Amino acid sequence: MNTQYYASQNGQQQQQQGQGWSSSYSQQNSVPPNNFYNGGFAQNGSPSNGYAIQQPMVPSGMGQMVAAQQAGFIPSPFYQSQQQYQMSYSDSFENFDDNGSNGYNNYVDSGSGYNNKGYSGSEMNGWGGSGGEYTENNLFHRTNSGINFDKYENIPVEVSGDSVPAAIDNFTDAGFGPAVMENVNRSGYSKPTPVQKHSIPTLLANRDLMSCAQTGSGKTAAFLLPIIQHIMAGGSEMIKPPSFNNGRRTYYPSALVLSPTRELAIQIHKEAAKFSYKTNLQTAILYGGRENYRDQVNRLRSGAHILIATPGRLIDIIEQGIIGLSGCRYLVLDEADRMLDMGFEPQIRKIVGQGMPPKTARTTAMFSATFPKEIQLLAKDFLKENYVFLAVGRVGSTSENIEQRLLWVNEMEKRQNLMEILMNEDPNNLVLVFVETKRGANDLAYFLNRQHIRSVSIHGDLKQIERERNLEMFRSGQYPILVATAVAARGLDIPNVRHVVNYDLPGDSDEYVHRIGRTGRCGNLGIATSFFNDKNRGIGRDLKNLIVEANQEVPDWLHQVAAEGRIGSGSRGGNRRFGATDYRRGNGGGSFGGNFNNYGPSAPNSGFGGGNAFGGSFGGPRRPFTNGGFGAHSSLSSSSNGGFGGGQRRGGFNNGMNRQNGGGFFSNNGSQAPIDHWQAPRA
Ligand SMILES: Nc1ncnc2c1ncn2[C@@H]1O[C@H](COP(=O)(O)OP(=O)(O)OP(=O)(O)O)[C@@H](O)[C@H]1O
Repeated sequence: MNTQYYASQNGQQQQQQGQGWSSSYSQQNSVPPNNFYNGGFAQNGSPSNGYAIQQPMVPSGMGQMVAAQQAGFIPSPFYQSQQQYQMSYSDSFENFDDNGSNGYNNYVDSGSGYNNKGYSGSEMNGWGGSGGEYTENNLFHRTNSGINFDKYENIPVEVSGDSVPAAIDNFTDAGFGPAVMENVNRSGYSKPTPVQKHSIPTLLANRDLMSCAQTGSGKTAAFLLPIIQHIMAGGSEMIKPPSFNNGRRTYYPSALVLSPTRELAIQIHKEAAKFSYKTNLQTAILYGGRENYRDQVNRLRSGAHILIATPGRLIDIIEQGIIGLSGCRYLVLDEADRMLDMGFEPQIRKIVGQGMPPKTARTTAMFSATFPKEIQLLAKDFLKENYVFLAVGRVGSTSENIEQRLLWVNEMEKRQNLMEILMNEDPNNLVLVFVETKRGANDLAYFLNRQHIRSVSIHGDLKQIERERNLEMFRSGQYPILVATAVAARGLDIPNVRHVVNYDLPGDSDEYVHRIGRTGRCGNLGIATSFFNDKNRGIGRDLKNLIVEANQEVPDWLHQVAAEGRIGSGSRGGNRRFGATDYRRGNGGGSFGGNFNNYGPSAPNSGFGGGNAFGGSFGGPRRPFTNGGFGAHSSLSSSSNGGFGGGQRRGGFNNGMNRQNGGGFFSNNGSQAPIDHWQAPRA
């Protein structure tokens, strides 16, 4: 048994009672330092019990209840009454980004002790220009790629659009200036990943782009490098100088990158600083959280050629006249499907409508690993008509570097199963555990610490400083377990995460793809274990398809669950997965045949014609997603091999597949749902 996760104050072996575990834990005496936290919770537990670290993780108002429950080993509220369960609240759709509506509009710190003290994020010493605040060491300190990096070459690539710029094979072919090229080298990137090979020349040619590639395959550099190159090469032409209005200075970034979460914004900002290191280019960041408001605004004063922001805070700053978007030549939506779903779409429209050059006068790029068809359709509003669509692998597929394990685990057995997983985990690995609710995250982290497993949590109810510190303590390995809500599902790149546990599965298979994508990044291998039970039947079929597609073993019970015919993962219906390609290809799957570039000898070339099977029966311009989608899926899925091509299984999928559309969308009756029905309802 590995014991490094365990920590105790007294050095004695302990045996847990009342939970059915009898493991003995060796002691590491590494109780977390209390001074990471800002106190105020001492009444909730005895400081001498060694768990003081837990208390600040409990949101105010819940501390006493949770502490009492934990201290007495009362089961968590999660397992108690329905009423209590409902008191917990999902992190899925809120608190990703504090915005004006949360009361932070005009917040100026008044003694919280956080701001103006130089604290500015876990890894960073500030948000200022790219050169000033970072050192070469903390920007370029790790080698990223794993043993499967070269296998990216074998992933088939679909590119569509008019006169698509030719892909590059090497970074040296991109025409980067010496400073950018040097930063590529400093980063240890010896060759571009497929998404970079195509996206970089496309954006360098100022073409709009919708770019879809698996998690961890290098999308960030794919948009940052060409933007930095453009701004550097364009010089003052590219930069609108600040203006004075009513005594206030307004700054005009040349490029805007929008991120759905604060931590992802921080990460992208650091990447931007990395690639613009030792240049005059200034990067800036704006994201929610009251403690960092003034600091962020102050740092804008040194200029902001590239601004990375979360939408709510950006709107707030725009409304105050501190930022103007009329100089913005580049707009990037990272995690674009999330940015355009119902939670963020109004904010994105507002931002784009606030003086930003029209789409014909800017370059717009969208990146994600998943891109449901309904969101692709929405995305059109922001893209020039002749945008380039790029898909590396099937859109929405999981990385084959991730070993996906599914366990049937009833609610009451989840903790025990998690303990078993953690006990068998290599102590040098980081483990990311996803739960559904903020309270669930608190409870589980608290529980694990009581079991002497060093854990921290991250969710939308923590103060921003706690979020960042907890994330950093996880990243550094000091606390090797992070219990997270969906706030950590997308984009985060933490090198040593070797295991993701879906303690609570999400209701949406795209969310699953992003969550497990926190491991198995950049050619490294990872494991994703998901606890499945009756509550998750809705996602069963989608999960089965993802696992089959990744050539992995499907448990017998999952075959059964999938066959039961409960369709669709919570939000958008299961069938959307099979429309996951460029929706503009609406005239029969056959058109796919000639449009894939095969980067490797082992890529399944023959598969790409698979859509032909559907060409006849689904053709027609008014059903834009249907045919291409099936074609792409059947071709890329190594296991389906024609199984979708009109045989019995296909028939099963087609009939009544789409709940929202009354079965019309993919159904054989040919009816077409109105576009506004494709808006995904929130789970
Ligand atoms: N060409 C390259 N060579 C080596 N490492 C690379 C290269 N490109 C990117 N990386 C590294 O790969 C890791 C994953 O990259 P990145 O975070 O951009 O992935 P992503 O595709 O945006 O993932 P996600 O979908 O989860 O957001 C990072 O650590 C990055 O530094």
